[in-house]
This record gives sequence, C-alpha cells and structure tokens, in this order.
Amino acid sequence: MTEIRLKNVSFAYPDGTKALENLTLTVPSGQRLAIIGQNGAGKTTAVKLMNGLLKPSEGAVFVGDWNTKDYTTAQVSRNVGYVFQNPDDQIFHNDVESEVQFGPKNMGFDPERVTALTDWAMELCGISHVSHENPYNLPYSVRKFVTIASVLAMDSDVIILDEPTAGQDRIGLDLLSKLLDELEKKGKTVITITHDMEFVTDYFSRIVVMANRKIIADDDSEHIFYNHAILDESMLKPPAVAKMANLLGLEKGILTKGQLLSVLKKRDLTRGR
Ligand SMILES: Nc1ncnc2c1ncn2[C@@H]1O[C@H](COP(=O)(O)OP(=O)(O)OP(=O)(O)O)[C@@H](O)[C@H]1O
Repeated sequence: MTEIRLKNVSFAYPDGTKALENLTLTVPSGQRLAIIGQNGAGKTTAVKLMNGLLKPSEGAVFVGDWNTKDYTTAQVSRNVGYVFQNPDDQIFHNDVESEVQFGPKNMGFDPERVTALTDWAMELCGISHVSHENPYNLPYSVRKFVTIASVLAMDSDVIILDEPTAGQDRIGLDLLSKLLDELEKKGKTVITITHDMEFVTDYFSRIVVMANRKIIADDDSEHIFYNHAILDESMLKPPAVAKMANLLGLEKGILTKGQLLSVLKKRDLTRGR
C-alpha cells in the first residue's frame, strides 16, 4: 500500500528552467491516474519527482511515509517503477529474459521469486515467445513491452507508464488493456502520462490536467473533455468520439465508441417508430 503525495512542490532544473509551481496532488494506493497536458507542461517532471529521479526544489514528495529527499532514487524506485517513454533509454541487456530479470535480481529477491515474477511479467506483456531474442532485433512496439515487463517484474506498488500507447497497434493496445486489468486486480497504482485521449477515456477514471507548470484540473473524463475552459487553457483536443458527438448535436458526456453507438441506436429506434 503506497500512497503518493506531492505537497506544495516546485521544481527548477539546474539551468534555472522552472518546470513546476506549487503542485499538490495525492494519489491513493491502487488508483489509476492519467496526467495529460500540452508539451512542456511539467508532466514528466512531476512523475520523475514521484519515483525519486528528481527531488523538489520546494515542498515535499512522500512515497508512503518516506519523504523522497531522505532516500536515494534506487530506494524510492523499488516502490515506484517508471517505464520511460523511449524503450531504448532503458534496455541494456542482450536478451529479453536477462533484461526482465535484472530488476528483481538486483533487488535481492530469492531465485524462485525472480523466476515467478519474470515469467508473469513476460506473459502479461506478450513477450514470452521472444525471451531469448536480442531486444534490438524486435520492433519498437515489442521493445516497449520489454521495458514494461522489466518494471513489472520488480513488483513495485506503483507503476508509471510514460506514453504507453505510442507506436502500438491493435494487438499492443489489447495487451495494455489486459495488463491494466491485471494490475488493478493486484491492487497496483498505475499512473500514465499520455497524449492519447482515447486511451485516457477508455481506461482512466481520474485525470489530472497540467498547463504551464501547474495542475489546472483534476476530475473524470466527462468533466474534463466537455469543459471548454480547461480544453482551451491546456490546448488539449477532446477524443474523436466527443468531437463527433458534439458535431451531431448529441448530449454531453459521450466519450467512448460504445456510448456513441448506443445513443445513435436509441435515436434510430425512436425515429423508426
Ligand atoms: N533536463 C532539463 N533541463 C532544463 N529544462 C528542462 C529539462 N527537462 C525538461 N525541462 C523543461 O521543463 C519544463 C517541463 O518539462 P516536462 O518534460 O516536465 O514537460 P512535459 O509536460 O512532460 O512535456 P512533454 O509532453 O513534451 O514530455 C519544460 O519547459 C521543459 O523544457
């Protein structure tokens, strides 16, 4: 059970660039949270603070009852795994299995636990059949799952996924969907940064919108994607389904293809009478 708390956090990079201003955010254990916002809004900086890669310039970040300023990145990242946006920043072994095993081995887990976690993570990420391949002989989309499996195998309570749908086809998206369900069953917290609004509306009940170094909204998709002030300030485009529903003059709140279809079907039935 690991709650994450950012309390009045500000952060500036060593060159003086201010990336976050007075951010306060609590992510309860087991929650699914999507952080969205324009490029440069501060999303990556915020999650790097959560896993201890960065320490706040002002304010405090708590992972469970640890104040991250008192712990090393290696210690914090045992509780908060971070899958980078670009898999090539993360992979450094010559075969998939060694890559996935590295984390749990490095954490000192006993061999049976290392094997069980590695097999579970590779299976969940659909990469068991390429376990002996060199990751660099695999397509980008599969390499991304290799890095997801490497983080899952460490069994951290919190998992941060940076742009998980980038470069994924239908098979990859289905795998992600199953993976999110499995992590939810296990009570894991999943935090994603994404520009994929369909992914957000389909899988995340809580959305934090960032703009200009701050959180400007923290709500569910219906309240975010039908709020023009938030969309304008964050320069976000609503998901295609919401745009279509708007164009068709349908009621507010339609966000998924399923919702759109059911409203259109109801309309057809009413007209047919
Ligand atoms: N290493 C760095 N040194 C200096 N400034 C940085 C560094 N990394 C990020 N920044 C700046 O900090 C601000 C916030 O960047 P951040 O990467 O957190 O935004 P983001 O919302 O994740 O953007 P994106 O969607 O493009 O990944 C931006 O102005 C960015 O240029």
